[in-house]
Amino acid sequence: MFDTRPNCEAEVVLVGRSNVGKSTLMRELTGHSFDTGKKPGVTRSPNHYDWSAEDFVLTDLPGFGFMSGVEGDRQEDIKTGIVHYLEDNAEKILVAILVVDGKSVIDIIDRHSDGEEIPYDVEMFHFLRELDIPTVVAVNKMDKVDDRDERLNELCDRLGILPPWKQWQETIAPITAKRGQLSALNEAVRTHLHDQQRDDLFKFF
Ligand SMILES: Nc1nc2c(ncn2[C@@H]2O[C@H](COP(=O)(O)OP(=O)(O)OP(=O)(O)O)[C@@H](O)[C@H]2O)c(=O)[nH]1
Ligand SMILES: [Mg+2]
Repeated sequence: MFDTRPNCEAEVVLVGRSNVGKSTLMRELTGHSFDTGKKPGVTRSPNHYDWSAEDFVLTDLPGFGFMSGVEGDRQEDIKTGIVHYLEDNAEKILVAILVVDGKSVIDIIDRHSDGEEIPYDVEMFHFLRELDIPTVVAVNKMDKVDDRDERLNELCDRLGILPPWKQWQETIAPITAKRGQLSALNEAVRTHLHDQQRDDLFKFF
C-alpha cells in the first residue's frame, strides 16, 4: 500500500488527519485533480505526483485518525504505514507539510489531551522534528475562522512553540486551499528549500 513511491531524490509530503484538505491542497499545488470528499478517509494510499525532469515528487499521504467506514485496526495500520514511510524516506523529504483544520484543530487537540495519549497532530509535529524533516504546519480552512490571530497563537501553544505565531512564519502557514489561497505556505516552503540550496524547486511553490 505504501510501496508506490516513484524513485525520486527530492520529495515534499503532505501529512495530517483525515478530512483536513490534503488532497484539495495537492490539487491546488499540481493543477491535477485528486479524489476529495466530505467524509474522512477518502485517500487510503499515497497519491504521488512527480516531475521526472526535476527528480521531484509531491506526495499526498492518507489521513490518520478517524476515517469513516474504516475499521479501527486498519486505521492503526495506515498510521503505522505513514510512520514507516516518513522514516524510510526522511533523507529525501526536503519539507513536510503538516495540514490541520484551522477551525477544529484546537478542540481536537484539547479533547485528546486529558488522557495519557499525545494528540495525533502534536505527536506528528514532534515526530517530524525528531526525523529532522523541516516542517510547515499548513493551517487550512481559514475561510471558516474569524478569530484568526487568537487561533494561530493557541496552536503555537499546543505545539510547544512560543506565541505570537507571526514570529514563526516558516513554520505556521494559514491557508484556504479550497480557494487557492496558499501564499503563506508557498513562502514558508521556499524558505526551507532555500536553506537546502534547492531554489530550483521554487517553481512548484
Ligand atoms: N471550507 C473549506 N473547506 C475545505 C478547504 N479545503 C478543503 N476543504 C474541504 O474539506 C473536505 C476534505 O477535503 P480533502 O481534500 O478530501 O481532505 P483530505 O485531507 O485529503 O482527506 P482524507 O483523504 O480523507 O485524509 C472537502 O469537502 C473539501 O472541499 C478550505 O480551504 N476551506
Ligand atoms: Mg485525501
